[in-house]
Amino acid sequence: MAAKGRTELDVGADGVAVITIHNPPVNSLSIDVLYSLKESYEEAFRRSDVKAIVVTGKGGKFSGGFDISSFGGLQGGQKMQPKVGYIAIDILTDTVEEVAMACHARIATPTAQLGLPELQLGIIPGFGGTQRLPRLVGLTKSLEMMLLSKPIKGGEAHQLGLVDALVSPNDLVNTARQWALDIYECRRPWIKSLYKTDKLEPLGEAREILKFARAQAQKQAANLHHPLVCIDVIEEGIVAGPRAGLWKEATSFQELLFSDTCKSLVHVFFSQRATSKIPGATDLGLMPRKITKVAILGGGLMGSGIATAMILSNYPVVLKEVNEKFLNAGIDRIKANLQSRVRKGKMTEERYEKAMSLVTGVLDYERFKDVDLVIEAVIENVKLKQQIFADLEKYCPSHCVLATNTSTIDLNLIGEKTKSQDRIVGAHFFSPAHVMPLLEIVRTQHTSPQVVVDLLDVGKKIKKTPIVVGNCTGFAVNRMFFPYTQSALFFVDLGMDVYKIDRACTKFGMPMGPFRLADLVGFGVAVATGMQYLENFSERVYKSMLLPLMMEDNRAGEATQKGFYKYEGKRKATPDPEIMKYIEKSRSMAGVAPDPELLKLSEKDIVEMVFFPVINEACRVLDEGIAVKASDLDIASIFGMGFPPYRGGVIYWADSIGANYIHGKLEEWTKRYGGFFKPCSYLAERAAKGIPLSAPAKKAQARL
Ligand SMILES: C[C@H](O)CC(=O)SCCNC(=O)CCNC(=O)[C@H](O)C(C)(C)COP(=O)(O)OP(=O)(O)OC[C@H]1O[C@@H](n2cnc3c(N)ncnc32)[C@H](O)[C@@H]1OP(=O)(O)O
Repeated sequence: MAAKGRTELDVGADGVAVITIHNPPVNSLSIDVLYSLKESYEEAFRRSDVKAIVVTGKGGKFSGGFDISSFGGLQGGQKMQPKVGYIAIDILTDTVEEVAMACHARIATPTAQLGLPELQLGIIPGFGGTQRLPRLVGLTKSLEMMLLSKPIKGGEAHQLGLVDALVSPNDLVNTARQWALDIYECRRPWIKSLYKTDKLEPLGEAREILKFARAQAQKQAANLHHPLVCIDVIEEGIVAGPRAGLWKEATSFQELLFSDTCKSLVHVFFSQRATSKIPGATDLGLMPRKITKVAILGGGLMGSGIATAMILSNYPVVLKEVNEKFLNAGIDRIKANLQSRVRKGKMTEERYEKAMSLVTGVLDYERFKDVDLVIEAVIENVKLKQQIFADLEKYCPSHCVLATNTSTIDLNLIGEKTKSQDRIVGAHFFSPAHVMPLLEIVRTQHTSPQVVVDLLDVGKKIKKTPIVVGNCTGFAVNRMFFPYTQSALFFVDLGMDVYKIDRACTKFGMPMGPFRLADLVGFGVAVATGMQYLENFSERVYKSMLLPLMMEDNRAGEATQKGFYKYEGKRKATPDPEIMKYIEKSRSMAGVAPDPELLKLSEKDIVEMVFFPVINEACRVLDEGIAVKASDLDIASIFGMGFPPYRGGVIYWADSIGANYIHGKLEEWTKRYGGFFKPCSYLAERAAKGIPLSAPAKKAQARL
């Protein structure tokens, strides 16, 4: 088999051996690279003309860390594993004295990203990272960098002492050469980071910091074990010395590599990167066109959020509203979005002023004549949208991408009154648009591949994870999400407790349960969306009266201070026994009696009852070709619904349980409770044949 990456040794007349890592695209450290690194080092040691060594990466990048794509092979046993500690201790500590952190000095550019992001993959930093980082930057900062998988830029790394000098990219290797010679000739100190102690807090203080970190880690993700392992490993190094820490790191790393959490998170890593690979669009050799100016119609919650996202990435924005009052309100919302960043220290006043200067408010289409992208974000009214798109066709240049932020309406209907169907596309943001990471790009059978490529590029620039989906009511994300609340409402009518359902879902790892979420979104939106589903998928909509009944008493969610919870002060939700009277009324209107069996259910059962209908709908979305691939739905569920990433996304999780089991449960509930739970044919077929839900479908994907 061909080697995956290599290193190259080049010894200069100055006696400096430059070892360059070659492994595109990010010079990841594959096993081949690591062995080759060892060989290059040994050769450099053998040669009498070598005084010092510089390690660098080919093509402007140092390294993206260990080769994540080899995890699968190691986990599945297809790849031979080096013995525990061989790489971290034998190669990197005892031979190389490590890449990067254990070198005697590090030179970087101001924009270089440095970090230990391993926890995002369900493992801990290996190769001595848990031992060296605390010794280089102190315990508190190193814990922040590791536990949050948060990289820092060259500038900060320099201030912290992780990097010894900052230089421009062209001067990197030459400066490093000189630095290495200076160390060799004793003009600069010879520092072994593994044995540094000056940055480490005194033992008592260190223990307090670690105790606090453990409490935080458990609070943030009670289901995750590996952050606690990371803290234990760091503690071992501080208490028993770095060599003991290295051993504990190596053995713990080995165990975590085989955990379900690691497998799920590696799946998420690659799936997230795969969402922008779209057959029939990104494989045609098209280059994205330059989008210089963007127009947004509607300054409401969505429009102002989208405008904020755009100006944060330096796009000049024309914001159109129908009158001065609405326009001012829209601009004020953008200001408030940015000011909240200033308050949190994420933005300077100067940057705030610059961002706001990119927004121009208008009441007509005069300034639309040179825009390259329009995003319509007005209320969900088909007639109004049709008129707007007819106007856009008239006032915008002929190359302009015409996008709509509709969350439910069929795009063909919106573009019906135009001849520009090829440049009409959905750009569905999630509220708050400047915060939520997902962008659902909707293409119809008419949308040109160029327009998809253009929008993918904008998505990347505004730092969103895109998923490209086909056209239908609710598209992919909302369609999958809808049964989450639906089944919860159904079981409440049947006697289950609202708060018990929410608790089971948050314990499972959702940021909030279906009822807390309904409060956040507002019942008005939830009911309006429900109407769209009723029109299009009536056979699987449960017509609960609970939300409309509560709305009659102006109990419509957080905005009205009351919903399923009471809200006093800052977003604190408290259960409210008063909701029982609405539940009883809703039950009697539905004509159902509480099912005593439901009261005996465990939290696991509740989670299944809420999520199996979600999986069922995700299967329909796949079957209809609305999503390109199953892993896109995993990403959509994580970034759009807050599904716990360490469970790998909705389909990945479903496959870990097995289609057969899910199908069996849905069948059982269909018999007991009716058609809402009826498994779709995609699920039934795969359950019967034992085919994973994520396996690609054979039939042509009609919608894309
Ligand atoms: C023992 C050790 O401690 C264990 C480890 O080191 S585990 C690995 C720890 N490293 C990481 O988690 C870093 C992961 N990578 C990243 O964060 C980012 O890729 C980066 C900051 C290095 C570069 O970001 P960016 O330039 O935006 O490129 P990005 O799109 O993410 O990646 C480019 C390609 O490289 C691949 N890639 C990135 N890092 C990789 C890695 N460590 N191994 C294998 N492939 C990798 C991506 O899958 C992508 O492939 P594709 O083009 O086929 O989709």
